[in-house]
Amino acid sequence: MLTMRKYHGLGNDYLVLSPAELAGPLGVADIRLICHRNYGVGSDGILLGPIMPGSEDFAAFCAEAGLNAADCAGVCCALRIYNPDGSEAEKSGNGLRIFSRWLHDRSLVGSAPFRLATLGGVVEVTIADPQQSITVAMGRATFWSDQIPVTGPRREVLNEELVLGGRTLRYCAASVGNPHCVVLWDGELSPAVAREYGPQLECAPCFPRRTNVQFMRVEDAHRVRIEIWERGAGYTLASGSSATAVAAVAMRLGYCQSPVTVSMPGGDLTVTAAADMMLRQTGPTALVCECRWFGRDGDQAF
Ligand SMILES: N[C@@H](CCC[C@H](N)C(=O)O)C(=O)O
Repeated sequence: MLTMRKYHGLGNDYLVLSPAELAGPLGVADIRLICHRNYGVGSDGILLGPIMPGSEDFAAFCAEAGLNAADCAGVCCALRIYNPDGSEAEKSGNGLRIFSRWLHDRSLVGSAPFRLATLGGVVEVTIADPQQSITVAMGRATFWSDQIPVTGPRREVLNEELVLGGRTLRYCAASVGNPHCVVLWDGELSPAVAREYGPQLECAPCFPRRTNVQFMRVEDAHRVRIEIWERGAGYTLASGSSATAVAAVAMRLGYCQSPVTVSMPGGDLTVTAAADMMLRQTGPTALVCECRWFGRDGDQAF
């Protein structure tokens, strides 16, 4: 039996699961079942942590993430981030706020800034108010094709075109630790837009590791609106790494200046860019419930 807590950030919900609770490895089938909204608990993903410094798992995690001892100096712990399809994500903005809130709820961190290791790099977190205001320094955005990755000659992927279903889409690609494709959308924004084009872009051959997809409308110099299709999760109400990537694109193209408020169906996130281009996202978290998982009950397929 596993005890886990469910939280959400602007309607983007995650289950936090401690490795200490697990009897064995968490397999793809387990993740899919736990996240399933009919056959499982239901969530946009699983956060597996804390993975504590000094443990074998932490050493293996750092090797996989390409983090050396200097990168990890002073790191509080690491976490793994799973999508509902069982794939593993390098980073998640809402996931990092939620995991930080979980650490805070257990008195493992306080109001002093602390660092967390992800497969997409080390981030710094500051909790001003666990419910209303958690800030994550997400890192710097890159638009370079080999770092996202996007196929083809090495270039910054800005204002490129892709034809889908007879419609020409203009997009930029970025990585903030995980990959994003930001479509510059001039028409009416709706969930239907994300549901129609999102799945095709997520798996387009030019994104060898698939991609998260956002459809962006610029409202003014400090506000954009987006609809989101997440890699491995599908349509979601909010996404912190998406908001960060979108703000980076809007600033890079000269449409916006810091701070940028990113409006999503689930609510707003504020993204700032410092002089050194460090991107920080600030937003809320909410505790939903604690539940006990009894594992597979019979041979249910879905
Ligand atoms: N919801 C997240 C993003 C989660 C990971 C993403 N689906 C991926 O595969 O990269 C967020 O808040 O950033």
